[in-house]
Amino acid sequence: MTRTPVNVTVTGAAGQIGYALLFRIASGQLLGADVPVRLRLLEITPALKAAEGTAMELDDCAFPLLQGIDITDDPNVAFDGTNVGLLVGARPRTKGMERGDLLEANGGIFKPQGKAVNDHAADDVKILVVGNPANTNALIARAAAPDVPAERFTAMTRLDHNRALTQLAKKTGSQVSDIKKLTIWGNHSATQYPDIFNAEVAGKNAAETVNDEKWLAEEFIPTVAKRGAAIIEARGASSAASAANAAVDHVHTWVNGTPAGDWTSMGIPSDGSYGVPEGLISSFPVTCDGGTYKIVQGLEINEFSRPRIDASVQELSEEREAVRGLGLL
Ligand SMILES: NC(=O)c1ccc[n+]([C@@H]2O[C@H](COP(=O)([O-])OP(=O)(O)OC[C@H]3O[C@@H](n4cnc5c(N)ncnc54)[C@H](O)[C@@H]3O)[C@@H](O)[C@H]2O)c1
Ligand SMILES: O=C(O)C[C@H](O)C(=O)O
Repeated sequence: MTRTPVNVTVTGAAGQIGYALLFRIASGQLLGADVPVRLRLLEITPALKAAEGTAMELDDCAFPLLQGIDITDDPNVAFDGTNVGLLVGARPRTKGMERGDLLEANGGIFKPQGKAVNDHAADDVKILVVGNPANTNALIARAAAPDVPAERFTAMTRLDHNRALTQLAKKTGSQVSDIKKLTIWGNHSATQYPDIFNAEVAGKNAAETVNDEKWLAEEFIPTVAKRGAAIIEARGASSAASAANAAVDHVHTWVNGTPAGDWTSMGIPSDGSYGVPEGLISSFPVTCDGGTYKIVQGLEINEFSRPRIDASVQELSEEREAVRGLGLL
C-alpha cells in the first residue's frame, strides 16, 4: 500500500540547524522508516538560494522516502497542509547574551507563522518551536492560532533532557540507556531545572545513587543549564547537530510514543499542573502515546526542587509580560 506523504515544514531551512536536520527527516528518522515525507522549506528571501542548494543536496541523496521539496519565503505557502512544523528559523544568540535577549529580535517571526499555521495547516498539525527563546516563541505562535488546539504547540527542551542524561550517566558510571524518568522543568534558559529526584539509574533512585547534593547544585544543574553558552564559547556558534538531533527525538517520541516505564521532557502549554500557571509553555515530564502527550502526575516535588521550578516559571511569566508589551500576544 502506498502511504500519503506527511508534510513537514522546516523554517530557517538554510541555517545551521536546518542543514543538520533536513537530511535526517528525509531519511526517515523523524517519523519512521516507512513514512514518506514532503518537505516545505521556509526561508527569508535573501536565503532562498542557500535553501535551494540544500535542496539540491537532498535530491542528491536519493532518499526513497522523500517525495518532494518546496521552497518558499511565504509562510502561507510553507504551512499549507502542514502535518509537522519545525519552527527553527530565528536568530541565534552570541557570546554574552541570554536567550531571553532575543525576544525582541525573534518574537516578531512567530506571530505571522502562528497565523499561517492557523489558516493553512492540516487538522492534525503538530508544532515544535526550536528558535529561541523557544518557550515564549511557542506561546506567541500559539496565541496567533486560536483555531488550532493549544496542545499542538510545543517548545524544545529535549536538548536539555539529553544533556542531563549524559551528565548523570557520566557521574554514575552508567549508560544513558540505564537512566529513566529524568525531567527538565520550566524554561529553555539558564533557569531551567533538571530534576533527578524522580529519576532512576538502573532501576534505583538517581538522587540516592548520586548522594551528593553539592554536585547536584554546583555542577550538574549549572552544567546542563549553561551548556548552550559553553558550546557557543567553544564552537563560536550555537549548537546545531545536537539541536537537530533533539528536534528529531522530540517529534519522533511525540508521534511514536515514550517507552513503557519512562517519560520525556517537552515544553507544553501548562494546564496548571505542579503550580505552573495555565497557558505558559513550560517544560514538564510527559508520556506520549498515539500522537498525544500527557503530563506525568503525582510526582513528589521536594524542598530542593520547588524553588527551582518556581524561579524558572517566574521567568516564563516575565517573558509573557514582555511579549504582551511588544504587542505579540
Ligand atoms: N531550543 C533549543 O534547544 C535550541 C537549540 C539550538 C538552537 N536554538 C535556536 O534555534 C534558532 C536557529 O539556530 P541556527 O543555529 O540554525 O541559526 P542560523 O542563523 O544558522 O539559521 C537561522 C535561519 O533562520 C532564517 N530565518 C530568519 N528569519 C526567518 C523567518 N522569518 N522565516 C524563516 N526563516 C528565517 C535565517 O535566514 C537563517 O537561515 C536560534 O534562535 C537558536 O538560538 C534552539
Ligand atoms: O544556547 C543557545 O543559545 C542555543 C541553544 O538554545 C542551546 O541550548 O544550545
